Amino acid sequence: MNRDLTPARICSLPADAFYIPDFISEEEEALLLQKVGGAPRPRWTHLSRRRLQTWPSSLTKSNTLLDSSLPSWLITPIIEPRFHALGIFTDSPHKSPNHVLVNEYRPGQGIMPHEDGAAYYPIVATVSLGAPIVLDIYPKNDPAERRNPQFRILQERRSLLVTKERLYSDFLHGIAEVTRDEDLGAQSICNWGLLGDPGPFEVGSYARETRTSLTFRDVLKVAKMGKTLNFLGGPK
Ligand SMILES: O=C(O)CCC(=O)C(=O)O
Ligand SMILES: [Fe+2]
Repeated sequence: MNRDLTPARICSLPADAFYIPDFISEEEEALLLQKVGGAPRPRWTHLSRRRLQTWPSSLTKSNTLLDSSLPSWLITPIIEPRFHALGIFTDSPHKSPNHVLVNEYRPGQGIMPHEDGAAYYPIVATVSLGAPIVLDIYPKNDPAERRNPQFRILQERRSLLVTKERLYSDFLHGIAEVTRDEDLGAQSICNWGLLGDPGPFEVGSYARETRTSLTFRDVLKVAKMGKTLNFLGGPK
């Protein structure tokens, strides 16, 4: 599987991660940002260091997704045809993502080192919009190391990053709360050789601008609406 992803493999990482620059066009990026920005205000959850949209809905307390489809702007062209053509979710239970978190980070914002946990099949496919950002990868069982990431992945705008398996389960990931990503270069950025255009980063730093991520996932537990209706005493 994932034959077509092979050239995109980030070889210096211990387990599977893939990086594809220019995964979407500038027009597609503009349309996606318009859709995210045009979502009704209550769609946003305001967190202290970023804001978040959850599509099609938040998971229940037992990490269950109430079955409903993603909006079409999150399906075409990213999932269908591109993810399917690359076979990204072929091994996951629903063969396709059923849940998308949209995170928006202004300069100085980020996300603490964390793992995405057992609600999802261990694959995350992230499309970056608006501006580049560095994703830090930390060893999971070594709190002393957490101030120094073990790996750093530079995500250009319009790129795709796929992280899976051991990178998903044995490491933490986070985004530093900084106004400028520093220490950029071939030595410190593990996907440097895969960047679409390293030019803007060759000076070694890059000022943050608002960056939005679409993270596509497959939630393992899905409650079918039919069953929910039965449970509520609705028609069988
Ligand atoms: O914005 C990103 O690229 C990472 C987001 C993330 O880690 C999450 O939502 O769990
Ligand atoms: Fe995460």
